[in-house]
Amino acid sequence: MENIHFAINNSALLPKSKLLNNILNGKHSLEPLKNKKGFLFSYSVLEKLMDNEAKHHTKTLTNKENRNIRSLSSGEQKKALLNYVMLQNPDFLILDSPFDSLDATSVIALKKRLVQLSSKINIIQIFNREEEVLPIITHVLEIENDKIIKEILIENYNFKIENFVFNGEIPKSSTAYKTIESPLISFKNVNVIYDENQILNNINWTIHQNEFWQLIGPNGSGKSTILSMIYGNNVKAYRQDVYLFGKKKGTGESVWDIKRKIGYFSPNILELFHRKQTVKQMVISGFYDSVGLYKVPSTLQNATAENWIKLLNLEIDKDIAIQNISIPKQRLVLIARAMIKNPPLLILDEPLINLDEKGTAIVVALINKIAKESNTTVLFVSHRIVKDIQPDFTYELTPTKNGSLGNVKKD
Ligand SMILES: Nc1ncnc2c1ncn2[C@@H]1O[C@H](COP(=O)(O)OP(=O)(O)OP(=O)(O)O)[C@@H](O)[C@H]1O
Repeated sequence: MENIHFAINNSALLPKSKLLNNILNGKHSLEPLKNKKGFLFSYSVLEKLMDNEAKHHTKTLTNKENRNIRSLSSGEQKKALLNYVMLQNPDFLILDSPFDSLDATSVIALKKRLVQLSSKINIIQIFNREEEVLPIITHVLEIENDKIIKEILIENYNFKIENFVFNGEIPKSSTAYKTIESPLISFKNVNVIYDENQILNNINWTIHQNEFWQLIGPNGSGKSTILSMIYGNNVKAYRQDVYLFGKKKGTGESVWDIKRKIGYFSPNILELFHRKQTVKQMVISGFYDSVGLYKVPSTLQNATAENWIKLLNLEIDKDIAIQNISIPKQRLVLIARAMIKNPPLLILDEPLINLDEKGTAIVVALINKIAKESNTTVLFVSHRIVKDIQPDFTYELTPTKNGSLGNVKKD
């Protein structure tokens, strides 16, 4: 039979969808997949295998290499997962957002490999953006209430984007910092070497108050390493010329003092956190730098949270558990949480991963609005170029065999 391959728009799946499991367990109406063995290729499967490797000191994914799977770049990890999955001899694969967190070169390599495999097996691809859809896809599955209701020929499927309107201006916080030491961040001739591999080569970068920066670079170029030197406790930052809020890192201010001045967003924040919290509690928790609310907020804090909720048109969702709202809405809530105290610096670490076109457009619009209407310095980090983001400057990392070089571009 001519191979039939399906795609599902991620935004059509419920937050706790069982559909993919049902398909894997044969509970579906898809004729070409009847009585066939499927396998899931997803970030959660990768996480589980990596956890098992760490717990049992095994090498399921990387038996030919000595390096720990966690220290590989996202592209290398996905390649290792695909090899592992294909060893199970599946008849079909469900690819859950396979290109998320991959840079352009890794996307091309993975796409090519998947297209090759599609001549032997059927594919179901969960996609976020039209540009990701594999050229071999023949049908888009329409989903309602976690069930497949229709198979639409790809040429008849409508990929449309709607506009989103914010309801007001970025709310001001009563706790906003009055004096902010300048420059906010300064790296002078910073070098990072891991296991004899040079990762960063002579990084020089200064960020001043009120600037909007984009940090961009392919997988493995050192973006997370730079962030961990600013926000985290990366020991590589000590004994080097890294200055945060006017002070040399490691000379006085604790990591907590530094974190208090930074609003931090990463899509993984929710994964670290299991208790149910409502949208509103999550927004307010940003005042306490906690993920979730454990204190009674003041009237003023409550009012500021209400202003954010109104701005984001989330009034009807405010008492719902954050796990039960859509992924784009979760991103808006977590960005509001990071921004609620109007911190001097807002770090947005890959806020667009796993979003469809509409979700990307909304989150990009919020980021541009924060940069324009607040005094907060925004540092937006991404492995891919995002066309509508409007930074003042871009810091680009370009890998070389002697570590990544940094280059400032005025946008
Ligand atoms: N603790 C570590 N030990 C050894 N190597 C490491 C360690 N942490 C990072 N690396 C290596 O440093 C390089 C840069 O990694 P980093 O995670 O900073 O890149 P990135 O640009 O954030 O990548 P991605 O877009 O894939 O998240 C990679 O080659 C990675 O394998």
